Amino acid sequence: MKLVLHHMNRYKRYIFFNILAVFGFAAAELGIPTIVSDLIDNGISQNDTSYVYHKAIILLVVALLGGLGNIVLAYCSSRASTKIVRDMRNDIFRKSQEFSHTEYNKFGVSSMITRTMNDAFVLMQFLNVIFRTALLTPIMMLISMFMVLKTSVSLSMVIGACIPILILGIYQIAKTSSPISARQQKGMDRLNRISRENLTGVRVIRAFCKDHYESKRFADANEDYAGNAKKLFKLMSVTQPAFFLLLNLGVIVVYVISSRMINVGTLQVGQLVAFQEYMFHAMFSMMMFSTVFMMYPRAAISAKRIQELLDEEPLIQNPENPVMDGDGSTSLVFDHVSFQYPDGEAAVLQDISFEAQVGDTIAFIGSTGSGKSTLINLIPRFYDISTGSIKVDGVDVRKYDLKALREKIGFIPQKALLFSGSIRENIRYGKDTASKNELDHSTQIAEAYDFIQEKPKKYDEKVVEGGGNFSGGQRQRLSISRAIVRKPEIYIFDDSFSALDLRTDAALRKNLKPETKEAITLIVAQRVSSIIDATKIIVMNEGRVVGQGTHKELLKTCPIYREIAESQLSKEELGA
Ligand SMILES: Nc1ncnc2c1ncn2[C@@H]1O[C@H](COP(=O)(O)OP(=O)(O)OP(=O)(O)O)[C@@H](O)[C@H]1O
Repeated sequence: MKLVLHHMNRYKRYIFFNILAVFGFAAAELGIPTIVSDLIDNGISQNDTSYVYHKAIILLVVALLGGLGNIVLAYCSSRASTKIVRDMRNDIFRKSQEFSHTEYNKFGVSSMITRTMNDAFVLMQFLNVIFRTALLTPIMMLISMFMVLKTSVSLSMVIGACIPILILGIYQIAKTSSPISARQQKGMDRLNRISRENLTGVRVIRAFCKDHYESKRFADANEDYAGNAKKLFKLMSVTQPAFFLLLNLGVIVVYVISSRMINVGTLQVGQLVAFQEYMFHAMFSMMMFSTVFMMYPRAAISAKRIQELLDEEPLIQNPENPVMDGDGSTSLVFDHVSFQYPDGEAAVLQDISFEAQVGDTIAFIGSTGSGKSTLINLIPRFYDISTGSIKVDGVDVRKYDLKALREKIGFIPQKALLFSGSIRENIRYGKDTASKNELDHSTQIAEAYDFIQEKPKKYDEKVVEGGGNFSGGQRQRLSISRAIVRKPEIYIFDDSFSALDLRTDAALRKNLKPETKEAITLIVAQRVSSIIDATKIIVMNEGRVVGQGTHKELLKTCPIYREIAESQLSKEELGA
């Protein structure tokens, strides 16, 4: 409710016309039976042709006004519901951009997609029905009941008997459908997750011949979803015929009673026609209202899921008085940093301290899971540290304006990610205004220039979703170009050379040297040959620094480093 009201505020105009249309439509629909009754009893029965014509014209005008009201009502309802849900989707998207990795892990990407698309769609359908019926049906119901009573109190008893049955039915349906709807929406999350994993992991699935396993996994989830949908459909399919049966039974009873009343002269034919019309309106409005009740549980669950996303406070927030720049230096200091993932059980990093100044290349090496990626993720504040401090240019990263901090950093993640679009758009992701010269320069340094020039459309060559039309090494080089073009103060390469052949790796590192003279370069690497020239190599093991120094120093002082180096380098290289 809060969610809808908040978003409805912006569309008061549609709501206003919606209300006007409701009153216009209701007045017309409820006026028609009285005019018809009058036309029959005082026109047709009295053989008064001019009276019949006169009432027929009034009937036509009222029917046209009713039709117009209905059109305006449909127009305003659909405009308001689609616009409100469009805004909600935009808000969810904006909110999800503020989320830190923690919130992404908490909700799961698939569930976030289901909430943005599926739940929003459910809500849109519900709002459309609400705008059309929420005001109209009670008005129609109350006035119809009043007119029914006015026409004949004894005939009204028939409707009076039907109402408790209807209310009980509506309540029971809402109660039964609510938990099924909740299970269905969760089922949609699961279906989305499995689809997503299948589409992104199609090569692994084929390579491991797991097609059948995955098909079964999907079929089970699909069956579960379909099972819940079937239950809901069954409920709906029984409901409508039951309501119509009740309505028709009422009509039969009315006919039986009214025939006697007409015989004894206590009821006229025109009054009976009007009574029937009003009774139909009353019962039909009640049925429409019951549709709202049946849709409500599912819409409420969808709204709750959307609200959960919108209410989530990102763990990483901009400080109240953010610092926009550092002390003018280019430096990075880790001071006794420890870190535990919000959902983790133990500290992943413990007591990490090191410093880097302008021109330095700091390399991180160590066994898998030793915390290298975690460590570098703390610099752009993807996560906040548990204890200690990280300073960039003399200022604690938690004091910076997030955008200002992240603009200082050129981050090249472990998995090179490209966006659908063109090569140019992908590189300009690093700097919107990058000129042709800047594009050429960054791609030359990243050893991407040659393969781009070989493409028929060069920088305008299309990049498909996930960069699937480029090789792993090409994707890495494009994502390196993207970071270089923004000329950051701190380069972070998270194992970003792993897909490059040794020649390209060496050439790229050589190109980077002059480019990063005025910056700090952090490299997470598995290959010792990639970091042999680093100013400082930090050796990590189980979340701790177990050695710091140059390649030569570490060979002498750090057994773990020596072991890694010996497993990768020849005796000559080790001796060099
Ligand atoms: N989001 C997360 N939540 C909880 N624990 C995590 C999360 N990400 C990583 N970890 C854990 O943190 C530890 C360090 O992981 P990290 O990815 O930093 O290691 P790494 O040294 O970069 O490994 P690799 O060389 O394999 O990339 C691992 O034990 C891992 O299981």
